[in-house]
Amino acid sequence: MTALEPQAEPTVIRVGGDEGYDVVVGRGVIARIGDALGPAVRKVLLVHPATLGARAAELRESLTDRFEVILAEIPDAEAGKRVEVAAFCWQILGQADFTRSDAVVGMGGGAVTDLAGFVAATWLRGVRVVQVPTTVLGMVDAAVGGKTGINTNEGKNLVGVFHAPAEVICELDLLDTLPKNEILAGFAEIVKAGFIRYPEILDTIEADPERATDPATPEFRRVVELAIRMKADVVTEDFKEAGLREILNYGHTLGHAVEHAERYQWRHGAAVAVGMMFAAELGRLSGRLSDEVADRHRRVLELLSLPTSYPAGRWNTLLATMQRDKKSRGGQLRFIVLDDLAKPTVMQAPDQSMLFAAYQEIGS
Ligand SMILES: NC(=O)c1ccc[n+]([C@@H]2O[C@H](COP(=O)([O-])OP(=O)(O)OC[C@H]3O[C@@H](n4cnc5c(N)ncnc54)[C@H](O)[C@@H]3O)[C@@H](O)[C@H]2O)c1
Ligand SMILES: O=C(O)C(=O)C[C@@H](O)[C@H](O)[C@H](O)COP(=O)(O)O
Ligand SMILES: [Zn+2]
Repeated sequence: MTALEPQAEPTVIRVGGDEGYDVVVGRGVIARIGDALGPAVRKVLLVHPATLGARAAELRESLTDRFEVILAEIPDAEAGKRVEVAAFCWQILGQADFTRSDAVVGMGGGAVTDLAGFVAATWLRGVRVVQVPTTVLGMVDAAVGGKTGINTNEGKNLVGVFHAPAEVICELDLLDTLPKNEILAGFAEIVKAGFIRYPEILDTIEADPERATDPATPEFRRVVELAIRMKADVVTEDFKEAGLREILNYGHTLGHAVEHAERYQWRHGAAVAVGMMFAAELGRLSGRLSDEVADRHRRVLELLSLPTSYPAGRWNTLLATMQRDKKSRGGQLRFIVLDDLAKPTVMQAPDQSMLFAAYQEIGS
């Protein structure tokens, strides 16, 4: 079978390391969830947003012969990534006497899997979590790497824990109800994977963006799986972000500051798209990155209708928020930039004037 023939079989991508686990991609793979939870689990907290209420109820129904399943509906999107929401889940777990051999399931987009993972990581200092991402972004990135977290008033993901899931189940049928703008937002992280590791992703999007972003096509499945593979390989090597894993933050230093400035009304993927434009300009201005690769960022992101600029007057606000980025060391900013396609590297403490100049290049 060639890579771009329709694929009926599930794909299993292994994340290695001390607590290795599988990421399973396909249609019908949700049926694996009972086995993924495992024989020791009796009680399951199924965390989901209102948009997936019917799907969560169906899933509970399918599991009731083996488990006692409690549904926890949480606020949608970033409103769910708050300590009050984690406390709401902890309360349910406490009142239902969840023990260390019980489990949490996160069913939703990246916001839900981040929160559910965080609840699982903190309940009794860590219980099993199975992630069921229901957005493209969740499947290719958020649910994959065991990074969990919540936001605080000061910034994005400032509180969190590394906690490996027992399994990640990417049920492609769940994407049937996902709006096109959410599919495109998820593609920002797929484009990230294209620039930092697999340029084939960029070629596929440029060749036919409609087919690449249509969950029914083999092209879609191919780019999704490449992005998952990239993340799985990086996480296998550096689960706790001692070094290599920082490359997954390409576009995120400015991107997270944009999300914060926009009070989380921008999609994460949209903010990361602007952040990658900024990182590309930093690469170009510092003489590392060719015009060709820098310009390719705009071309690919525009094909996906993702934003490539941000209001020029917001620099001071963004700079202040970026100081709290997790890659900062001793008050010095660090950015992931490219030396070339698939050659990410860290730029240490760039000159303020270069940062400002790069921002002017993407200013609207
Ligand atoms: N932990 C990580 O490594 C990691 C990686 C990337 C992103 N993230 C986080 O993920 C979050 C973004 O995730 P996201 O883009 O999935 O956003 P999201 O979780 O906010 O979901 C986007 C929207 O899609 C809706 N939705 C989800 N699944 C649906 C479906 N199947 N059908 C219809 N509607 C559906 C949700 O209700 C929501 O309104 C951010 O908080 C970001 O910080 C984390
Ligand atoms: O998995 C990682 O590592 C990433 O950086 C992936 C990012 O896409 C993701 O948005 C992550 O949540 C950002 O992490 P943070 O440590 O900068 O909060
Ligand atoms: Zn991200």
